[in-house]
Amino acid sequence: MTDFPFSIVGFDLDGTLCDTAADLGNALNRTLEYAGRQTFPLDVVRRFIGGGSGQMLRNALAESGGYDEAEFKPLQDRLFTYYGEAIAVHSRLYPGGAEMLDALATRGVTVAVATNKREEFARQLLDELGLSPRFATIIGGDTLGPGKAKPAPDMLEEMITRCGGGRAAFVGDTTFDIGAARAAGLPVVAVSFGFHDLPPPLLGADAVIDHFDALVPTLTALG
Ligand SMILES: O=C(O)COP(=O)(O)O
Ligand SMILES: [Mg+2]
Repeated sequence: MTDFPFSIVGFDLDGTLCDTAADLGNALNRTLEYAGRQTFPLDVVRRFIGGGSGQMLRNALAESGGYDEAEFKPLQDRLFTYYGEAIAVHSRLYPGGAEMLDALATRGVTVAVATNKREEFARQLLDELGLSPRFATIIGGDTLGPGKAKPAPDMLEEMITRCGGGRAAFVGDTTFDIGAARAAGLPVVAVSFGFHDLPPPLLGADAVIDHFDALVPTLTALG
């Protein structure tokens, strides 16, 4: 036992645990090229990420001339194929991530992932990076069915149940994460290095960290 105030810490994946923008961007741009659309630089792709990869494609199609549903579905299938082929070429934990996960493990904390990414991709990415065994559960944006992805509270409530109950906090990078944590009544820390859709101080988190070194002390202070 330690005096760390949380027994469960949940993490968003894209833009929080891992910088996945380059691999997501490559799959997206291959799809847009196939569709005869303009492609987007990484700093624009980052703004499209947060609501899941299907939503990322919708955002890109909307910004490159619009689309209709009949066009969307086959392009989404193509995006998923491209992404699954090259999901962990560039994607890595953000600096200090492994040490931070070790520090939480040392304190007996159960860690989990709650991502709007499709569960199969979250698992594939974490498997390819050798990280899956660290997490008690991995919940994706499609795991609980339509309408349950972040910012709804359901994924975080499910995470706590799967982790056996206890005091939980969440860590994320976008309004989807802060909204879900608020809806579930959890303290939430934002990471300033993510793909944030608002400037980090405006996300409404309880704290903002610039490096994973700061997570354990920040959560300790929030407790
Ligand atoms: O892939 C996305 O768009 C969102 O994924 P995240 O919830 O892990 O940020
Ligand atoms: Mg994210």
